[in-house]
Amino acid sequence: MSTATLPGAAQRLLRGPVGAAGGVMVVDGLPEPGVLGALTQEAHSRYAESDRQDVDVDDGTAGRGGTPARHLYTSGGGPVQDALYNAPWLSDYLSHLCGTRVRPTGTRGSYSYYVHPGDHLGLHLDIETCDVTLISVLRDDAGPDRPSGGLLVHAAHLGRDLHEVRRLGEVGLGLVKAAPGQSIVLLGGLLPHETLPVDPGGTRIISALCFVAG
Ligand SMILES: O=C(O)CCC(=O)C(=O)O
Ligand SMILES: [Fe+2]
Repeated sequence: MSTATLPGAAQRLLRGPVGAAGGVMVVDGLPEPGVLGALTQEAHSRYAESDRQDVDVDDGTAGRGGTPARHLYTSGGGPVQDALYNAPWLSDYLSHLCGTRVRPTGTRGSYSYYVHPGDHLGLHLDIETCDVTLISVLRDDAGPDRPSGGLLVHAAHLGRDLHEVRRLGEVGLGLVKAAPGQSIVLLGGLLPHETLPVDPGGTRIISALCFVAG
């Protein structure tokens, strides 16, 4: 599959600053300290109602969505995350970084909890409503120097499907680690990615927000 066949919004994303940087960028100071604290509190309080996701083997999907292998807990967001998600400045900021207009998909965001040793999220492309995914790290007990819970991006396969990634194997990988107070801006529908298994005691909690490109 050539990237020349991708739709216009995808082409614009690839040509924007995040696309030019390889499809992923770590930004500092987002969320700002007060919001980070409130989001972390909300994530902890939503954990009681989270769902366990246990999938040992993926369904072999080539494109976006599908059923990636995974072991983790997820929950819906809450009012603190909703306020961040719907803040016009956030869409403006991400639009600027991505080089094309993006907006919230309209649904709520979510929290993900990698808690047990080995919890991870396997290779995938994000669902159709997540052209741009904002992953804010709220907690990472493993710390910044360990691969535990890191985002592994298949940079050599930006704009390509997962069949190619599986066929060509582990080439052109990049490991992205962000700390609490930082966020990962990811072209989640274009850059194949996975979350590495967490170490024992390496609990990692993120806020995930999905944006569509116009
Ligand atoms: O854990 C992460 O950093 C990424 C999570 C992710 O890719 C997703 O939720 O789709
Ligand atoms: Fe993802």
